[in-house]
Amino acid sequence: MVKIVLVFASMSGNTEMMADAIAEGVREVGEDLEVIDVINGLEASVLEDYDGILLGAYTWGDGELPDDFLDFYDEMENVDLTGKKAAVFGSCDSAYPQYGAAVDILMEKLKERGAEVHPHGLKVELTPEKEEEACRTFGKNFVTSLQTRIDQKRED
Ligand SMILES: Cc1cc2nc3c(=O)[nH]c(=O)nc-3n(C[C@H](O)[C@H](O)[C@H](O)COP(=O)(O)O)c2cc1C
Repeated sequence: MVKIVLVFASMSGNTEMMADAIAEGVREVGEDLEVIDVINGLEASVLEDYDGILLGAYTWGDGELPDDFLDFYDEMENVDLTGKKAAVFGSCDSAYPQYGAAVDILMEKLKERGAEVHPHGLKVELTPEKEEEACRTFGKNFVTSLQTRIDQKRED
């Protein structure tokens, strides 16, 4: 059993719907995960307790992270994520020039802290209603790549 955490921010519910569908995908392939709304004020150091990290955020302002994510993001500076696998997702709006920039910002930070980050963040235009299957698949594929990585480490 691998330990997976999903931390998200959502103002109007779109990223939360993505989080729910991704969590469903993770559970469909037999892994459990903890789903935490960043608004509950958890500290970024908790990320060190998990093998797999999923972060979700909508984009705010002019291509910025949501305010709710800022403290967590700043705390990530002091967290060592070497050996962790991570992926990022978020609801976005193509009416804005910086499409889904929060996803890119979080991917960069995870890489900087040593995590192996899935090269493609999952960006969904506004509501994920029609893309719930893509979200579930994202969750399932994340588990598969995480299990492969852990099996490889065991063999080394
Ligand atoms: C003031 C404001 C600024 C926004 N800026 C961006 C942006 O720069 N890039 C983007 O892709 N979406 C931007 N959005 C769109 C939101 O990310 C989008 O509405 C998203 O679906 C909200 O997700 P949520 O339902 O999880 O809160 C902005 C929305 C608002 C209200």
